[in-house]
Amino acid sequence: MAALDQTSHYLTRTNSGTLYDKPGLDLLVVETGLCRAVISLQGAQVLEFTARGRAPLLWLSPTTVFAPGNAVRGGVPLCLPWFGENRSDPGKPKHGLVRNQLWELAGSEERADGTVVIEFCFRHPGDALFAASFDCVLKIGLGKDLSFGLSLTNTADVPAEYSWALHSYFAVADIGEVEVEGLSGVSYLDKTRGFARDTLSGVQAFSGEVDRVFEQAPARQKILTPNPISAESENCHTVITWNPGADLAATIDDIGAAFAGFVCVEHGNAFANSWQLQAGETASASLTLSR
Ligand SMILES: O=P(O)(O)OC[C@H]1O[C@@H](O)[C@H](O)[C@@H](O)[C@@H]1O
Repeated sequence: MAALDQTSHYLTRTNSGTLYDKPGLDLLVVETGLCRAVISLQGAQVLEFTARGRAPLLWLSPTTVFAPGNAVRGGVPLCLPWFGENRSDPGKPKHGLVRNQLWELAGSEERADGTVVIEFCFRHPGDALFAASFDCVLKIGLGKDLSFGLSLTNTADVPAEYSWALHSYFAVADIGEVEVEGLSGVSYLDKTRGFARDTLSGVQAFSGEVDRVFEQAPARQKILTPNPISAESENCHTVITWNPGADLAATIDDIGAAFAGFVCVEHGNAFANSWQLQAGETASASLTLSR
């Protein structure tokens, strides 16, 4: 991976004021013969991805706020080092700490097939929010597909538990028509029923609020909507399916009536699949999304 070439023809530095008329966050735009993508340096969060000639892959809330420290609603936030509520202290922010903080842009390269890979790093020193120190590297591949390679090292001198997910918001025509294949027969925890355990039979549909954590999930899912979406992962054993439905969405400022335009199918390792990392141990996983 070469050091970042500030003048590379495929990468432009901009900000949310210029791009969305809402100042607050620094952004990168990548444009190649294969795709166009927008990435926020806060959270190393992909906000937009469109392969040439294809429909946009991701949903970005039209009412999201771009402010330092504020989670952007949409794209692919990375939730880490804990997923969802912090189980030992529910008073801590939901979904960990890396999505709300600035990442370091470590480098980029253009591969022979035209795919651009951007590498981001995040170093956590260990603090009151999360005691263990860790290093996180996220390589984002922007080609015909959108891919993520995550590598996490526990740099603390004691073992620590990490749970995480790439929390993808996919753009769909109508949530009421969406079906997710690839989870039939898999056991899940239903957050809408106090994490009651059940097993899905057939496809996952969304006729109202859905908030499910599938453990030991298979590596492939397909999201059926006009211009279907495929997800293929390696070493991501948890899949979370989420849409708030109309009633809950009406209480969430940056979703509201727009709830029907997205589905979250998230990939990572949480709950029973959380990573227990020894001092100095590194674990890795990857995810490829295409439409
Ligand atoms: O509003 P947040 O913190 O981004 O979380 C959105 C949703 O994220 C999902 O992953 C959770 O399963 C839901 O329970 C949660 O509501």
